[in-house]
Amino acid sequence: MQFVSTRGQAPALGFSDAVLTGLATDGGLYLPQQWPQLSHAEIAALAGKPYAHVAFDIISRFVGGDIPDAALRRIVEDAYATFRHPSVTPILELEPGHFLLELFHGPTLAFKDVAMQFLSRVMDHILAERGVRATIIGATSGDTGSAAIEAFRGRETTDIFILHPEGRTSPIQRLQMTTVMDENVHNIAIRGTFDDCQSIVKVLFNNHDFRDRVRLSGVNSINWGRIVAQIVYYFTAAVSLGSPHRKMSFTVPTGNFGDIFAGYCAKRMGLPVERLIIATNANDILRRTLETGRYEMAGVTPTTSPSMDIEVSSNFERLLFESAGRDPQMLRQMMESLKQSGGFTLPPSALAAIRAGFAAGTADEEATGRTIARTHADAGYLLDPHTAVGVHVAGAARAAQVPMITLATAHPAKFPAAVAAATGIEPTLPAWLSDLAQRPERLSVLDNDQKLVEEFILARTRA
Ligand SMILES: Cc1ncc(COP(=O)(O)O)c(C=O)c1O
Ligand SMILES: N[C@@H](CCOP(=O)(O)O)C(=O)O
Repeated sequence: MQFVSTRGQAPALGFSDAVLTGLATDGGLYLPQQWPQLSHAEIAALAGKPYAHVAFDIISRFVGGDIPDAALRRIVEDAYATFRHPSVTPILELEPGHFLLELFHGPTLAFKDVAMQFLSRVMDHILAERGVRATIIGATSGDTGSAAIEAFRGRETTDIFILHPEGRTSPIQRLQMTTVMDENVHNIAIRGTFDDCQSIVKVLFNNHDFRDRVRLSGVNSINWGRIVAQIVYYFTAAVSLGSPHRKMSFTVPTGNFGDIFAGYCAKRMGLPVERLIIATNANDILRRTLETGRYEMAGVTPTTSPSMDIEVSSNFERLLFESAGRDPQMLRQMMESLKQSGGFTLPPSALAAIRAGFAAGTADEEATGRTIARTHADAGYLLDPHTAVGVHVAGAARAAQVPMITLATAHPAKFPAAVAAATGIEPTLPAWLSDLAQRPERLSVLDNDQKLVEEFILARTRA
């Protein structure tokens, strides 16, 4: 199995190299050259299997022999043993025909753990085999950072540098990152937005001298190793409700487009998916794009679902590549226009292809709060604000006969202020995090300047 860059000017790589490389050297994102296919019989056979078994089945189709089966099996078993629910990603019926896929039973209470617990072990395995170290960099609006730090803390093969926008995460998200004292963990608060953090990460990847010097690797969903692990729960959820004999729709609270793109991958691999619904908060660039055919930046507004306060939705590039006939030149033009003028127009055929498989909706702050309150009153269930965006949008998008699965992407206790404002109930953190606010913090605050981050990393990395 080889992976190709969306921009067509970087070498095709095998699984291990694609995972270590993160962002392609031409600035593009890696995608498999072909989509592995599962027959209906193979999908049906996944029903009732343990999560780690399904994870091995799906992920091994992309690994192409780069990692021996026994090692890959051990990696997925260890990764999913860190989850506190026996099903790893359980599903429950919120109202007739509308299901919640709970993705927050991992160590940091957000869906990012599902991929990050896998990715850290895979990277560790590859680096140890090669006898080298790597410098990991990541940008976070809150959840990726805490999940990555938890997954990589104390690992001998890596130093990890996480950039978050100063003051724009929830206090608990910040504490989950900044109270980790392992020597290989470095937190940087950037005076800017998440998009600024993500832009610094991409600029550093495009600085080839720096990248080679520190052996730079990434943990954002620009890394194929993240997406591949997120494909798995689309299969487990769908088969638990009767796939492949029934079609499902999924609603996904969306920011960087990684999670919903994993659903698209599952569909390309043969899972019968009716529709993928993009749920955005007030930062609704993706909904506007589907409506108008123009991706146009308008500025980021802080919301109660801060992890989705994103305008440069990285993985949309992967969908554009697929929908525009895998034409790297077209992708380069669109991405150049985004960089130069803050927008681009989708080719009509790509827009039509996207509209055929996706729909989009928005929950503003009022609708988000109302959904948290109503779901608590009607079902006795506390939604986190990101999941509430999904539940609101799913409500409007649901069609009779087709089950709707909304991805519950975070535990409500990560966002107690928003939940309390809507319901009067402050959700409590689980025991292993209950003293979080009493733990000492360590972080460095830097201006939004890529040079400062580069110097910071050079002074501290051991790669
Ligand atoms: C809780 C939560 N929900 C939804 C999202 C959006 O996911 P994605 O960036 O993959 O679109 C994020 C951040 O990524 C998140 O942390
Ligand atoms: N919402 C994310 C932003 C980064 O997304 P990623 O999936 O590309 O890592 C976060 O919580 O940090």
